[in-house]
Amino acid sequence: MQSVQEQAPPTAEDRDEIVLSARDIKVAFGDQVVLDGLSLDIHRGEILGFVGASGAGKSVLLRAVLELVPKQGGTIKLFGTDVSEASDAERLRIDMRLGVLFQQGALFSALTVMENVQVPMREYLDLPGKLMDELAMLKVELVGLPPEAARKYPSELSGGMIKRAALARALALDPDIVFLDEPTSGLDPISAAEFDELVVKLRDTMGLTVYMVTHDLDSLFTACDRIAVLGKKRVLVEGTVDDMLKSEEPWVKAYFRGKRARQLDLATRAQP
Ligand SMILES: Nc1ncnc2c1ncn2[C@@H]1O[C@H](COP(=O)(O)OP(=O)(O)OP(=O)(O)O)[C@@H](O)[C@H]1O
Repeated sequence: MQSVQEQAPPTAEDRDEIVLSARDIKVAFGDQVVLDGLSLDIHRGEILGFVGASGAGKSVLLRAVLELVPKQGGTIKLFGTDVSEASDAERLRIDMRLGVLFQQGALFSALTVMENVQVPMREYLDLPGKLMDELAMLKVELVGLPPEAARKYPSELSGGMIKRAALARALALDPDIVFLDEPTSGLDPISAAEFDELVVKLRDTMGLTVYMVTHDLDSLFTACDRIAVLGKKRVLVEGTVDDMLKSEEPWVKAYFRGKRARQLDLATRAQP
């Protein structure tokens, strides 16, 4: 397994590599069609922010990418391999290159932080206990938690620490891409900003690719390289923050130039 220290930051050429490619995705639950004709690419080393109205289907897309819900149509390729056609061995190799932080952190409450971080290691790797302890401590340190946090249970941690611990677990196998589902929800603005800084630092130092579902305008403006907006069951608009600020699509306009955005003094960026 490659250690964090050995990984290089992404070069311009790396960024040409498409890590995740979704084409013409359709997902329905009975009569309710949630996604239809959705296409999206994520490049290596990019932080993509994924937004959309509540209930639009952001989590459903994430679950479809991870094959946790079935899709009725379309193709999802991870690292160039069509996940539906991958052999068990290919699927295992792909799974080992993914890290996921679900909403609410979803740590196991009966396990300490260190044991939580070791869950993916136990599932996918066969390592001696001492080495797993050392690797888990490296992850704890990497996400900015104090060493003593490793022995604590989730109930003994603050909301910000839980998010960091969940991120440490998502990074347990040194993934190439992490999927973060509303990572800063429930955090105070300072903790949220620190979390965003951490994500950018990990991208810069490890070359991590980040897919971040978020409602947090601060995260979108400060951490994300590109934003994709989910609406009408597909990706309605995608581009940079400046593209969002220029968009005349009603939902995008209301979201990025509405009252909340004005309070953050972001809408001034929309002026030519
Ligand atoms: N397993 C499921 N079975 C049936 N319907 C589902 C299932 N999962 C999601 N849905 C429905 O799909 C729609 C999209 O849900 P989803 O959780 O993806 O929204 P979202 O965009 O992530 O919303 P939010 O921003 O509020 O988290 C909702 O109408 C939801 O009820």
